[in-house]
Amino acid sequence: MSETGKKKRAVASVTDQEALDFHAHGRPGKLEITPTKPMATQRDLSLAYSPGVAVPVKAIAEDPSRAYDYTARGNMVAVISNGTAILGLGNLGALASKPVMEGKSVLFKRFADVDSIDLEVDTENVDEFINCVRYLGPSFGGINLEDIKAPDCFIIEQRLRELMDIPVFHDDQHGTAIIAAAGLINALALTGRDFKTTKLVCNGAGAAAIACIELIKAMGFAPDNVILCDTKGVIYQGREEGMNQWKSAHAVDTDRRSLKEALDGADVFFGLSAKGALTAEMVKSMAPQPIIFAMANPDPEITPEEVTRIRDDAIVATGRSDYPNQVNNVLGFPYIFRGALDVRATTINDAMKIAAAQALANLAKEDVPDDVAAAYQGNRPRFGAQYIIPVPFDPRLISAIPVAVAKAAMDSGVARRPLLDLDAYARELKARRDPIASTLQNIYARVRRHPKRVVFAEGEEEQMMRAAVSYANQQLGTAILLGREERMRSVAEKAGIDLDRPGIELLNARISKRNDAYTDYLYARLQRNGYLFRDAQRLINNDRNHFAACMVALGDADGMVTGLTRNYSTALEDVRRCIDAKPGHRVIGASLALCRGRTVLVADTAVHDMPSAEELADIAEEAAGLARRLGYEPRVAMLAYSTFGNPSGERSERVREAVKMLDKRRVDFEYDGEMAADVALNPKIMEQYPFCRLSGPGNVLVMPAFHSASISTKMLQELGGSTVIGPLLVGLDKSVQIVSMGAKDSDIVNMAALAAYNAGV
Ligand SMILES: NC(=O)C1=CN([C@@H]2O[C@H](COP(=O)(O)OP(=O)(O)OC[C@H]3O[C@@H](n4cnc5c(N)ncnc54)[C@H](OP(=O)(O)O)[C@@H]3O)[C@@H](O)[C@H]2O)C=CC1
Ligand SMILES: CC(=O)C(=O)O
Ligand SMILES: [Mg+2]
Repeated sequence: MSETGKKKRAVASVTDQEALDFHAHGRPGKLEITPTKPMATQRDLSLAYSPGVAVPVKAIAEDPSRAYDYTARGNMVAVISNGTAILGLGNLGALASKPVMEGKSVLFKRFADVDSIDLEVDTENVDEFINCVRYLGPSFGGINLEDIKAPDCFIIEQRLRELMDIPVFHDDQHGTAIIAAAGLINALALTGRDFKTTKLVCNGAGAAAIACIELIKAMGFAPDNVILCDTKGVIYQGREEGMNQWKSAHAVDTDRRSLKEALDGADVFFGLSAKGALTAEMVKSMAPQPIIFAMANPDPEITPEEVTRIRDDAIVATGRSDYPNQVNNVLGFPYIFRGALDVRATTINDAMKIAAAQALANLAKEDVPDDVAAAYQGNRPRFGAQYIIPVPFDPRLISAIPVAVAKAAMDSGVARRPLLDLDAYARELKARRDPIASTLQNIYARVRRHPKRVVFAEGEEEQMMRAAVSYANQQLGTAILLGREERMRSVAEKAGIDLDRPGIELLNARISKRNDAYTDYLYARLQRNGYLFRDAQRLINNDRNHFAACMVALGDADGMVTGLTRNYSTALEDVRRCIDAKPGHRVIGASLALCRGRTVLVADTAVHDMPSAEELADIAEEAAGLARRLGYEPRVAMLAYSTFGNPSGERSERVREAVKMLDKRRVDFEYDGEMAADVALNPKIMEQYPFCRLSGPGNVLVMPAFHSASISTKMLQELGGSTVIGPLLVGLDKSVQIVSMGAKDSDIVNMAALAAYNAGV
């Protein structure tokens, strides 16, 4: 098992400042509520509110199950905490738990399309807490309890399960247990152990720990082979100090008293306690090929690097996303609730938990297909010590886990709405997958595999520095900040940014040794366009866009990002003085609009003001090429205000002409037009044109002119709630991206990653 010797972080961690900025940026926090129905007219109001709303009210009063048809209840889960055991940070109170609870709600949505709201209940009194939650049942399809300390959590969950007819699931208990069990199934298989004879020591005897050992005992572990420890040491029969009934149920007849003694010769360590609880000496004393799940968050009981320093035969997992083998309940709760909600389960029972664990364990043994490899930083992991469990971004989870959970719910008789066709259900689940993250995830993953040197031309700007640090931190390559070092350091110091870290280079254009080479290069390009040698010299010495673009042109950097302080067209002119279009290509701008449930590429959003028919055909070709590079099979809709000749007009004529040119060029992608945007995007409307050659809604929208491209993408962003990335510069011979003025650091990092991606990965 020597591959464990190579154990390293998959992705570098974030800084404290980045974490705070992330949460504070824009609308503070991580959640907002979006209506699903229009509320624009008097009629809408009459339907949504009084008098129309009375009709579903009466229907639900007559038949409560209609609430699933007429309200958001069926897809809504509450994440509820009192903050008494926030991660491994301890009791920091209800309010302080809110970032975690908002985070869990977002994960519900992001991973399984479950709507969720966080509720922080400000009491440590068990009865008050139960009383508060029990009456909330009508609002939700399920209750996810979170970060409530043991033993209170056991009483709370048990009572609420009795009182409520919807699933009540304490995630720290069962979510953790399911994921740990899945990892354990695979780690045991890899080390040739079986459930019945394996000896396991669990440090921590709280919510997560008790649930974990209950589940693995239900799966076949012998009670005598499981030793539980807490802050007072081994939980042995007859111990009195610090005990409760849940610990007593797992007390063993042993003369071992400390964690150190318990671990001597043990096969498996489960850590659900606190940072640093497992020492080198303890790891050394474990059996050959030990299995170590150090699951405390945010810092594990021991780090994988520390284990590797001691022995190279261990299988190690942690609760963190920045190491291989993340055993974290995020792999479970979104999908378990998805399955439970879809069959309107009354509860989440053991059969459903075991089915989820088994499905998760099986997934890790399957081959990783191409479209899934991106979730693994572009690697294609093979079942083994470094890959015992899928990662949270694995797109197969959304169809694998809920199906297993729903089936177990039906088989065990707790489903109120059985699903008859599980294959159809699996297809439906796949369609819930949010394409947004996978697009970017794919780009980031590929760049990580082939890190690139990207020059951040406006290096003295705080956002550029933050973006550069994030670029380096995410192991995308080297970020070169261009500017006066003294100035950069002073800005960085004021902003609390640490520039002295691996992956960051500071470069002062004025004193660079490459100025002469860049000046010669630029002069050779511009001398017949009215520029004197000293003009070229001035541009290189004084203008960072020209300097940075020449760095890229002459191979001193792979890509460049600029635009924060200069408008797009000026920055583009600067760059074009130094870099040409790729031979046979046309430079265009394309924006990626990430909307609810779909991603579209809009072009040309940057370069051609009033494109001719030929230019429109070129734009279609460039945009289709970009779509393919981003992993989409292009369906290019050539947009206009008219559809297939109606109404006619000069602008639409050009678009029709462009389509004819594409016909002549025999391009290898789907295209058609001219058509209006609703025809391109709405399959029902497209059906009215049965001759249309697009096999589905357009995903590349070629606009008739710059103004319509620019206006529509900005409206999508401002009114449609879309995330718009770009315009991305396409067709340049070297990789340059221009951000919009005043862009946020996160936008700049995305563009830097895209510059790196386009540089060839
Ligand atoms: N990876 C994952 O998905 C998850 C990880 N966790 C992590 O597990 C840990 C416990 O969480 P949870 O069960 O919710 O919390 P609880 O408060 O319910 O339980 C904490 C338990 O840990 C014990 N403990 C604390 N410090 C030590 C120590 N140094 N040595 C031995 N035992 C110790 C406590 O002992 P005592 O009873 O004596 O006080 C208690 O039994 C946290 O770090 C949390 O982040 C939790 C859920 C999910
Ligand atoms: C992951 C989690 O829920 C915890 O650490 O509490
Ligand atoms: Mg938790």
